[in-house]
Amino acid sequence: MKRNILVCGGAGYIGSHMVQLLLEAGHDVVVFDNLSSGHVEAILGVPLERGDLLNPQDLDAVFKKHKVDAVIHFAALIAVGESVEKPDLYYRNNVTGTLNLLDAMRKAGVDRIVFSSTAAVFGNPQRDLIDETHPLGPINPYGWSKRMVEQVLSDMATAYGLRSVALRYFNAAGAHPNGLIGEAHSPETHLVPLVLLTALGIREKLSVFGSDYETRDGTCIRDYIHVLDLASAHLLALDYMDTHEGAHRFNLGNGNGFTNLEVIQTAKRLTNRPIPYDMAPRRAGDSATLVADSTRAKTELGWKPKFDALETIIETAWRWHHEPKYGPFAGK
Ligand SMILES: NC(=O)c1ccc[n+]([C@@H]2O[C@H](COP(=O)([O-])OP(=O)(O)OC[C@H]3O[C@@H](n4cnc5c(N)ncnc54)[C@H](O)[C@@H]3O)[C@@H](O)[C@H]2O)c1
Ligand SMILES: O=c1ccn([C@@H]2O[C@H](COP(=O)(O)OP(=O)(O)O[C@H]3O[C@H](CO)[C@H](O)[C@H](O)[C@H]3O)[C@@H](O)[C@H]2O)c(=O)[nH]1
Repeated sequence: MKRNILVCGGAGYIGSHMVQLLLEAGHDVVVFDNLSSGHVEAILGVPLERGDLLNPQDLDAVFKKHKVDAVIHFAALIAVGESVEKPDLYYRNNVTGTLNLLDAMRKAGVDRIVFSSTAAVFGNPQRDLIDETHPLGPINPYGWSKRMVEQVLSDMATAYGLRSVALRYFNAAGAHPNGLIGEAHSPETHLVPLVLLTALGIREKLSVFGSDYETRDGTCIRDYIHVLDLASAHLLALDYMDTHEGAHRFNLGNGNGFTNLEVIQTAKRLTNRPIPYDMAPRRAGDSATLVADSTRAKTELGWKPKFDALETIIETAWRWHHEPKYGPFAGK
């Protein structure tokens, strides 16, 4: 079924891949973004409404101008470390901003939203694989901001009949295989792009944060998930809300954890370049291990990741970083 989708944060890394997939699936798309970290070049030819979640009038104007069947909401501040230093900034943008969006949706009679949540809602895990029954316990303001929005969505389902799907991504990485869009954060804080920027010599050296975690080599373990596999889960979530009332939550990862050193070794092999690194102190707010059990997304949504090997994820990211079309390193 063809839908009219408003993508908040659609000019960002994951949002721009979502926009591409929505267009390929035949949907009509409008992007709402303040371009604080997004790139207009990532959504060329797509209608962009430039505005801020913190300005309710910007949101009202979008819903007045466009017919919207459902919202996919990526817009947020995303750096765990920064959220520890500036919690107010994170709560305002991620929680107040989302409340403004939900108010505008309600005024406009739009009752469906897919929300970008995160593995950070779990904090320090109590089991090797994290499914949806795992207790919630964020350990940084970023994770708390997402946890709070998940609660708001549940309460608004009860109060107003809002339908929602919160997708908890583990570590998003990789890029569209066409090489035209990819991750272009500035500053970059994520491991995979930093490793590749080091392979390119754009960064002199990588610092590995923490070598004394209780893991097989002392460095943190993460579950990397390809950005297009994340996007495909959102398409399925739109269908799911047709037949399911209420607020739903799904964990999205590949179920395989890799240590930070294993990521560096894999990238070294694939790029055939040296990747110098040193061991540095732990970064505030990091969990030792975060690996998903995504059985529920597979059985209930029918989700089937296509780019699940770490090699494929890093290869597609490498294609992009080697020749980025926009962002801080384009043309360098
Ligand atoms: N990247 C990951 O590994 C990861 C993991 C888990 C969850 N997430 C979540 O996925 C979502 C997208 O992440 P991303 O990596 O694409 O981030 P991103 O920074 O590339 O994209 C976020 C987009 O939202 C926009 N934005 C931010 N605040 C806004 C505001 N107040 N008003 C309007 N637009 C605003 C930015 O300009 C940007 O285009 C975020 O909600 C993030 O928390 C990301
Ligand atoms: O220069 C660096 C950067 C990162 N790391 C390490 O690499 C691992 C992964 O870090 P990322 O910053 O790439 O990703 P996070 O796991 O911190 O966070 C990501 O996943 C989270 C969910 O767990 C959030 O959703 C968040 O938005 C998203 O950035 C961590 O152990 C981190 O300490 C380094 O060693 N050196």
